[in-house]
Amino acid sequence: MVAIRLEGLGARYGRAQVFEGITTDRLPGGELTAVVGPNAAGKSTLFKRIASLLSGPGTVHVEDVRPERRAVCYMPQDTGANAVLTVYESVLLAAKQGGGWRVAEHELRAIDRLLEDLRISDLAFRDLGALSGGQRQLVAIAQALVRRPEVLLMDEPTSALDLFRQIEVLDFMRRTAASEGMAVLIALHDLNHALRYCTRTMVIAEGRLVASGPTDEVITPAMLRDVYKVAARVECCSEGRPMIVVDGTA
Ligand SMILES: Nc1ncnc2c1ncn2[C@@H]1O[C@H](COP(=O)(O)OP(=O)(O)OP(=O)(O)O)[C@@H](O)[C@H]1O
Repeated sequence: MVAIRLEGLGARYGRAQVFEGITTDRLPGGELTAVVGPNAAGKSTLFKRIASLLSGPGTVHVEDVRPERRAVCYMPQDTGANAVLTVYESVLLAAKQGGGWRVAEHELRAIDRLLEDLRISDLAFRDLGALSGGQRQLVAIAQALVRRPEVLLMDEPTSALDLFRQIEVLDFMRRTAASEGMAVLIALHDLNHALRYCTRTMVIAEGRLVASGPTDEVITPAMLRDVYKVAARVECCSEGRPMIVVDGTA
């Protein structure tokens, strides 16, 4: 199964350094890893650096990529829709990106299934430009998944979704990561989502990786105080799941 490992990764825009020296253990396929940190910490920049959209020091190791699979796919935070395409056309284009233009029956069936799984089949023949922000975000998830990457980098994929859809999508991503053996890194602001869905969590702050490991060991009152400047507790809900209770600013 695929695994991704970062070694001494750094990034800068011009003379402004965003982060340096980011090194991780192996992040294995089949699991979700949360990438968290305050605004402007560098989460999107880290994803761009991993996807080689930015150059910089350090190495991204992606091991055991299956020959027929794409190694890394980046789903950006901003899912603008300038192209005059229907939802179905846009997902089909994403599937064929970088490959031949012949379309096999099984590829069309895979797109149908994906739209059904994300419950957006009813949008298939709507123009992208006529969708709501949340609908566009669901289409962007379909465009990313149809490429069947080994490593998927999702930049705040649920930021425009209502509560029901957030839970539905993160549940779906967890199941898909497990069934496809895909390593999924998700930038999140909702740390309760990280606690609930992500096996591991990486915390970026002040230009470096300040914590990385099993989510329940990383998301602690001390981290919330030091990184997010909030006084908070991690308590178990009535169903035994950990959740964050924020008391105020630290
Ligand atoms: N294209 C760019 N040119 C110059 N600086 C940039 C560019 N993109 C981002 N930055 C800067 O790099 C830093 C990190 O930005 P980044 O978008 O990676 O943070 P983030 O953790 O994803 O933030 P947020 O949680 O607010 O989305 C910020 O200071 C930002 O202003």
